[in-house]
Amino acid sequence: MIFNLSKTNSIANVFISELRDINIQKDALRFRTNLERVGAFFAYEISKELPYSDNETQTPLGIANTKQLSNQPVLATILRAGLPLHAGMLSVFDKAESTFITAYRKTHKSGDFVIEIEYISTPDLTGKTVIISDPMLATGLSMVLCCKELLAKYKIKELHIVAVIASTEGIKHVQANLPKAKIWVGAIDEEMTSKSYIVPGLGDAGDLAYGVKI
Ligand SMILES: O=P(O)(O)OC[C@H]1O[C@H](OP(=O)(O)OP(=O)(O)O)[C@H](O)[C@@H]1O
Ligand SMILES: O=c1cc[nH]c(=O)[nH]1
Ligand SMILES: [Mg+2]
Repeated sequence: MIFNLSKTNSIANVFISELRDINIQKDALRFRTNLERVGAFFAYEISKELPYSDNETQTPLGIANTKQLSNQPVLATILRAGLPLHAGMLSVFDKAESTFITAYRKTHKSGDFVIEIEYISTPDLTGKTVIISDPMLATGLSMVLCCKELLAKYKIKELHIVAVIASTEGIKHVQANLPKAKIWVGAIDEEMTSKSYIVPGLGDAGDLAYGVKI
């Protein structure tokens, strides 16, 4: 299953256009805030797929029939660029626990790169709905490696993958390796550069949010 925000007209697409805009990107605070806002929209869309139980809530004037999430999801993200997206999702799923993973592209002199995972900090994910977010799904190598690490350690009940901008290749890589995962994207771009940057994409999300990495 792929859900694509850009298929429906909404303000979310305006925030994504700002994330892509080379002039608006100069404002790193706005870049991070737009990632947070898009994260909140993804959380809202995903919330429609989760199970709820009936509840009764005491108001000052009586008892209202209300709904509660049956289970809290766990929100996972990939550092660095995932942090603002995760913060936005956490503002909606505000009782969720979090998983943090460091994954980065280690580039060789030849220009080839491998994905390195150095650190995973997580609660127990057994039986949990896990929502993992990262702004960019380029080759899909980082996302698939991170998910496989988590799936190897825990029997996860349901996996949702969130990316603001995905490449067609990245989506195919995820579908081939994680066929049961539900994929949520803001937009899908067809091309990538020879260094596996999405075109038109938005550039380097981590650098735009937090400064150019040396
Ligand atoms: O789909 P892939 O080809 O694996 O590329 C996507 C990854 O690249 C970016 O992170 P990056 O490695 O630039 O690290 P950063 O977040 O520290 O900038 C992005 O946030 C993803 O994690
Ligand atoms: O286009 C891309 C690819 C990887 N990482 C990014 O930040 N952007
Ligand atoms: Mg990254």
